[in-house]
Amino acid sequence: MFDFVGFIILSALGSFFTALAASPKRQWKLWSLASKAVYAKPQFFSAPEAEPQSEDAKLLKEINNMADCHETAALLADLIRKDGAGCWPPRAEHDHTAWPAALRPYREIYEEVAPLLPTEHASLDDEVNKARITNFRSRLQQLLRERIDLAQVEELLQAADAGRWDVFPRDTYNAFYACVAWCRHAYRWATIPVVRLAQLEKTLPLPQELSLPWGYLQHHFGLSSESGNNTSNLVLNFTPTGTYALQINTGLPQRITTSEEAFARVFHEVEVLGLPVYHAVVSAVLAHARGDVLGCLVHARRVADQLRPLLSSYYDRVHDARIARSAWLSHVQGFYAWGLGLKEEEGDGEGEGQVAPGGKAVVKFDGLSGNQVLLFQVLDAFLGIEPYLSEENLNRNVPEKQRAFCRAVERHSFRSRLGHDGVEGQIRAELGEIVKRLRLFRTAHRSRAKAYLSQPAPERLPMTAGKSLLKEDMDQSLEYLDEFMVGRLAQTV
Ligand code: HEM
Repeated sequence: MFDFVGFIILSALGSFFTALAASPKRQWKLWSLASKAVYAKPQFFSAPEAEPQSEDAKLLKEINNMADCHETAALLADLIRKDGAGCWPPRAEHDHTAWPAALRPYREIYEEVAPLLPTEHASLDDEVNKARITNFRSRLQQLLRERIDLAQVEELLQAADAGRWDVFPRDTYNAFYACVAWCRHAYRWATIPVVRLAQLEKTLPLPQELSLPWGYLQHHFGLSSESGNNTSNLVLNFTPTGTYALQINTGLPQRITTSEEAFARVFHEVEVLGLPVYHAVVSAVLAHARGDVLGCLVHARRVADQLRPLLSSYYDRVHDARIARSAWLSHVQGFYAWGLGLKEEEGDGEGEGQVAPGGKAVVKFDGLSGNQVLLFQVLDAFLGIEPYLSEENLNRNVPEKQRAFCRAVERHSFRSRLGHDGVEGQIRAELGEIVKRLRLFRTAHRSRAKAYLSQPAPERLPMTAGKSLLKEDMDQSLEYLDEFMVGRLAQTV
């Protein structure tokens, strides 16, 4: 009896292992990525093929599969696995009850100070604004001093640096980055709408509880700016289920709060819809490298096709009905600016560094801009169009792994090497279609941006978040900004 049962069991096990050994290598990889990237815990005994899989999960697996085959795929997989915490857009765990105890007060402090930051109508009186700024900063500083145990926070950040993602999971790390970035911008402006008095500040010492973690976080993401960036303040400002996490205009009328959220959502959604584009870009590059022109054509067409819904996310949201012009400049844009210097040792400050009294150079950092959005940098690189941002600005504001991915796509851009006939001619035409869609976006963006920036904001000086203080009057400032946009349009060929 035992022999017979044993025989049955052994035969079943034998056929199981034979089937496993005979299965293509790809299946193994899919399995391992599913456990790494998609599920919280490895599920070695459930066959992923038997479970319903989202489109994104499939794309993530395929990107991981391609990682061994091409450096663009390897760098994209690395970006997703590490900075994305296994997902794209990057996953941020904003439920602070799941954070390590030492970090939770940051989120609680956000909740406490957020309602004190905005006001519906800004005062034009410097004295009134000075009092608001001082009160807000004092309150935030006091809460940080009272509730944060900086030594414990540093221990956690050091653990993450040492790769201890078990004690400080990457999705928590991402949400913490967003939370500290929010607190820093709140401290920097101290009242929303942003007012002239704060704009004129040249340097501002930040509380230690905000500067110490920032050093670690920025080092981790490979960035040098004192300001937040598109990733820290916008893309990471959503929960895994897509809820907007950290608000600027808590308690103000709906016209303002919905405009703020709709604006942030464009940046998040661009990355949601960006994943299939990155997948198609990497697939096209890989197919080209293998001499598979037909495959390359299919993937280039996918990039072009996917741009339509993606850019619609911008066209459908960036207009007055969704993002009220009357709210955006005063209540949304200012928060994302920075425009402050950091004192550095003499000689360290390159470029615009001015020598401050005491022989120190001051380097001015700008804040966020759409020009930091990964998608547009990838598309430009794929098409062989030179980067929009200078190396210095890239290093300050675009995370290192995003930069590395873009540089690899740029290195492998094949557009200039394509022939004009046959399948290569067809690929060329598809890339031409991408150029056409990008030109359309840049043309629309130019006029929409102007409409938003031309709104009255008497409480402040002309400024964009990405370029800080501008010329004295708005007309001259708009002309100056238009030059960047016209210049980029001319390069988009
Ligand atoms: C009302 C909202 C917006 C305004 C007023 C605005 C304004 C500007 C301005 C003035 C520039 C040129 C100066 C600079 O580089 O910073 C710029 C560049 C740029 N913006 Fe925006 N922006 C807005 C929203 C967006 C959104 C939602 C996106 C994309 C999701 C975006 C993507 C870009 C890109 C990619 C650039 C770099 C130039 C280019 O590639 O064409 N912007 N924006």
